[in-house]
Amino acid sequence: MAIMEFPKDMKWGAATAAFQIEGAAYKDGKGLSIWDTFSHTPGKVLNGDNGDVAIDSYHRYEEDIQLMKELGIDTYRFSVSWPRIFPAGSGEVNQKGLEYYHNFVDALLANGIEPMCTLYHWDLPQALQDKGGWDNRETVEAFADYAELMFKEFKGKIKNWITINEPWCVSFLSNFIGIHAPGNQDLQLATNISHHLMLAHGKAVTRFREAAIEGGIGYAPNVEWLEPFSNKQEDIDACNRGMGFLMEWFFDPIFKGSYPDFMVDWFEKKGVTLQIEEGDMEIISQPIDFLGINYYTGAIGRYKKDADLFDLERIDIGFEKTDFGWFIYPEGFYRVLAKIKDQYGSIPIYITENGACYNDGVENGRVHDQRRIEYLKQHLTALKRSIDYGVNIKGYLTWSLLDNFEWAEGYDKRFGIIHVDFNTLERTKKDSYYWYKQTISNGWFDMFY
Ligand SMILES: CCOCCOc1ccc(-c2cn(C[C@@H]3NC[C@@H](O)[C@H]3O)nn2)cc1
Repeated sequence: MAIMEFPKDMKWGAATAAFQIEGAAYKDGKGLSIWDTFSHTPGKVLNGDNGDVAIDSYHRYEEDIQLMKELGIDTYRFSVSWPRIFPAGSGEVNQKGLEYYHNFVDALLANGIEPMCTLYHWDLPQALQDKGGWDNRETVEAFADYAELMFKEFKGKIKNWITINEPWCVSFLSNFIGIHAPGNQDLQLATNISHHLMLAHGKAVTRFREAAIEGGIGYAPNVEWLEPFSNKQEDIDACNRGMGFLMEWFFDPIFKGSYPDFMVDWFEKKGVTLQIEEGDMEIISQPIDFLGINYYTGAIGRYKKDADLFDLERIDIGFEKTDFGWFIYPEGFYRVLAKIKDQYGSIPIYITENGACYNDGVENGRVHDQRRIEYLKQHLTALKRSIDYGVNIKGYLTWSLLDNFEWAEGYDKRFGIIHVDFNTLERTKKDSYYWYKQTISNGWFDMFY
């Protein structure tokens, strides 16, 4: 045997998000979110899919928690639907929403599973969007109020809190590229929103400290690795800009108290300016307890004028791809984690999302997703390399526990280690579930099995 072994104290887990799994979109007083609106807007989501039912975890969470318990995970990352708590985004609290999450969290704890709660995983209350959404600083205050209520309501039950999931997706993917809700295509707007998300994060951390909550708080940016095609400076610079879009732009404000000059300068060349108000950066840059990292893919990049916003072209040199069409690049996982350590020090890191889209179906009650097992082995090997490099890894949570609503791809893209029949909602453990269960139990895996 050639085993790949992990620290005995490393936490193992799995992740999901409210809008992607809950369903019950109009039940028990929940308000509309921008993803309810977006997914019901023709042409926005593949096959016209929406989150009305999703995989009905709102009603099936007890079954799902038994699957988690059998899996043997230490921690489960989920998100709270903000409009379930504040149907109008602020003001009146929906007690049935709080009751739902208390029952859910109590069931996790009763089964020995530590909850890791994401406060914002993209489902902004539509009522706030109607008043400008994240472009409006009132939304920032509303988020801080929502966060404070959740901290106090779940004091002693939830100890690990994540403020914002993938601020790059919330700002630029959703308001510049435009394929996610609310679907704007305006770089200045997206940049304003990116700053307001950082401010919202900082204000939530402030409320967390003021409430003296036991536990820790962080955020979960998504990152990718871009390897320069050559050692020509233009290729290196193009890759640094492409990576800076996800990393330095969303890391430097928090860890260094300022935006990266090379990105600010580039945005100014594109006619975009940052609207920072007095005191913003001090709020944003207060210390956090851990960093969540979401990693899926990377690419080889080179300079090409006007190929994209950063004069960056991603090229296909034959890397295998997942069923999402993303390159499989485990070396990039190690490289990006090493870069984070080199640039930002030894902040505790949880891998809050890593996984692959493979659409294998059920055959005789089984799902043979060997490609997902290989993806996980390769990326866990890269993770172990990063640990040996000194990266302060505290946990690994795979995306995702269950097949679910994959945003603009609807139900066409499966990331789960548990298969869900989207018609019958039947859950089927995939081969990767059994492999992950054994890996968690051992704390290692056999590289050649
Ligand atoms: C046409 C141009 O396209 C530009 C890139 O377009 C995308 C699309 C999608 C993603 C994307 C999807 N995911 C997985 C989710 N992470 C959070 C969780 O909710 C998962 O469902 N991460 N990143 C990135 C970039």
